[in-house]
Amino acid sequence: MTTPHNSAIKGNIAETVLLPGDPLRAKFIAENFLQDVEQFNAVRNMFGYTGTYNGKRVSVMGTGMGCASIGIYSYELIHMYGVKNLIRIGSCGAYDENLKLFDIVLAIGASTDTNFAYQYDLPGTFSATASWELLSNAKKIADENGIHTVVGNIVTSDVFYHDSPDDWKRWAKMGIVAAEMESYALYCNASRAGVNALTILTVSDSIARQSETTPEQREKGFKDMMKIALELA
Ligand SMILES: O=P(O)(O)O[C@H]1O[C@H](CO)[C@@H](O)[C@H]1O
Ligand SMILES: O=c1cc[nH]c(=O)[nH]1
Repeated sequence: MTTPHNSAIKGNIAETVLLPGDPLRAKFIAENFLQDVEQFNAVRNMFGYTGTYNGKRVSVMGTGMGCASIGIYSYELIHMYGVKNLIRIGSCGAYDENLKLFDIVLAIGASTDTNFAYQYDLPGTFSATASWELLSNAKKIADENGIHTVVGNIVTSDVFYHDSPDDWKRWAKMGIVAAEMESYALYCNASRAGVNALTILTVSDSIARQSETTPEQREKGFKDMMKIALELA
């Protein structure tokens, strides 16, 4: 069965999927790190590929930007394609001034300004958290490969260009280390379905330090993050 957004049929997609926001980052990973690659999706140019990494079957697919977009793709991967491990590999803006460009964050939790969890009609606020199994294994892989990582709480925002430029400082006061735009929805979908999710982020810019990487570096330059995710898969 295909979906309105994915032309794969069941079986085309591995149980573990790497999920960059940028579909061209997915293409780059497939072309440079996977063997025996088959493309399973190009609907809306949201490229998806399955191949092998060190003999393990793994898929990689773009999610687009924002909770609405990853909400659709991750829901379909879980419920229509049987995916069990969803590993987001994204870029983020650092709120913690100790984080430098290209540092890697393992998101133990995601706070949010989004309304994604309204659909569950909960009698309170949902704390979106990573799979402990994926998180602890990712940390171990990073340490064994000498890759510095920071485990921290992030914020998933609907907004990239904030009207109030200092809002980030209020999140930083709560210990939020970085911002991005998808993990809250990913963690919600995974928790609701009882599958595993983890977000790994590379610092693409620092709001605290006023520095940033180029678009090309964001597409192709985050190789340590890719290595952790591929080893984890
Ligand atoms: O690099 P990706 O994975 O797209 O992640 C970050 O980059 C985009 C904004 O530039 C948002 O999607 C944000 O979450
Ligand atoms: O500042 C940033 C950088 C990457 N992604 C975001 O959502 N925000």
